[in-house]
Amino acid sequence: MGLDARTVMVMFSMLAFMFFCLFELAGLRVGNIRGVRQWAIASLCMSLGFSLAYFYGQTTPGHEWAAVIGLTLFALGTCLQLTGILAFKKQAVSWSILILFIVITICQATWFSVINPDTRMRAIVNSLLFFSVYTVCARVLLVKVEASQKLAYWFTGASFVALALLMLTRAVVLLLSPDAEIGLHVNTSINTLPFVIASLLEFSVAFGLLLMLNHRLIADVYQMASRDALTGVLNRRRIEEEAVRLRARCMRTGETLAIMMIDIDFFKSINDRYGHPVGDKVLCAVADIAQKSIRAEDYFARYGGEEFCMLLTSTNENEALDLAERLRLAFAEFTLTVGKERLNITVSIGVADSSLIGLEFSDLVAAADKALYCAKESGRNRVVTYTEMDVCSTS
Ligand SMILES: Nc1nc2c(ncn2[C@@H]2O[C@H](COP(=O)(O)OP(=O)(O)OP(=O)(O)O)[C@@H](O)[C@H]2O)c(=O)[nH]1
Repeated sequence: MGLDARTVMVMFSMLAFMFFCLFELAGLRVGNIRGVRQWAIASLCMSLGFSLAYFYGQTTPGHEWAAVIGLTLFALGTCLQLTGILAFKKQAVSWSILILFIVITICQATWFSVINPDTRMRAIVNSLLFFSVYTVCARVLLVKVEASQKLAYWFTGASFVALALLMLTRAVVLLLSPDAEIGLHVNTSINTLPFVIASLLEFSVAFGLLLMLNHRLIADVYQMASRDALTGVLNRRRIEEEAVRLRARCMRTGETLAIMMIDIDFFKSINDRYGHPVGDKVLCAVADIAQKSIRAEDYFARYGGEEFCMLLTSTNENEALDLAERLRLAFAEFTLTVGKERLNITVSIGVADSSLIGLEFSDLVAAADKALYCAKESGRNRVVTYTEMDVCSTS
């Protein structure tokens, strides 16, 4: 191989420094996403570690300490990559294990570089130590991954798997190689090839971490754009999107889609009497109770003001009526304590399904809204279905 190990180290050191700058810049705009700063410092440690390793094997006195400090910085950088990933995934960090890893790295590097120099053993032990950390990084990335970010996690995890395998292979090859081929700066393929591949894989890891950040930001923006800021349930925009998807599904399968429009009774008087903050609490409580009552395949959203909308898949009007009645009773039983007063609320609910109206969302909303209006006109705190609206004087 034409490349010499020192040149590869300089290249890797510069590359790692560029990643440090990149992560620092990326970290400026990530809000409350954690871990990016640690990836930046990890890249800086690796950059410095490789610059120091460059001096090992030179004739300058104390050059062997360059290997010890360089390796320690590289181990610190790898640990910071791991803690950054854990922080990014909001998982706890086991500091004692990481400190132990760094202490073992320092001890073995000092022993095999300064006290009892043995390049082969140092390289084998290092390879095995880094194999273990890379394996842990891969495991953290490949287990329990949010569906929306799978691709980025798998890409980064696969890069760590490749790094771990590289380290394991290196340890085995070093064990079997003749003495003449071993040495940090000996230009044999045992040295240069793993350094070149490791540099490329570290590049791939950095790319993967940035991809994870990118996917997380997109997921957060999508979450913000599809949720109601006050109650946290879906917003009108998102339920309209889901309705288009459900329409296509129901047309294909022939399922019936039911809709429920829920409106809090005399909500204005709650605001007027207790103030807007209490009104907000009522909205949150209503959203919470309704959200908990639906199945995973149903959708519940704040449609606007104090009106909520529920889409129930594979459900007809009668089945939706049963759920609506249970909900109405649950709301009537709910009490909010405001100072010394106990505040009770009631809701009116309009129900419709697609068998009479069709699957167009705007038509379903209009039908359920008519039924809701009828429920309000008939005295509130009641459920009215679209088909029984003839009981309503104003229908
Ligand atoms: N606290 C709070 N109030 C809101 C919010 N959005 C809308 N409102 C209030 O909701 C009230 C809706 O009042 P109306 O449409 O008259 O309805 P209502 O008083 O519930 O009367 P009925 O629906 O006929 O029983 C208005 O006073 C709005 O200011 C919100 O996010 N927070």
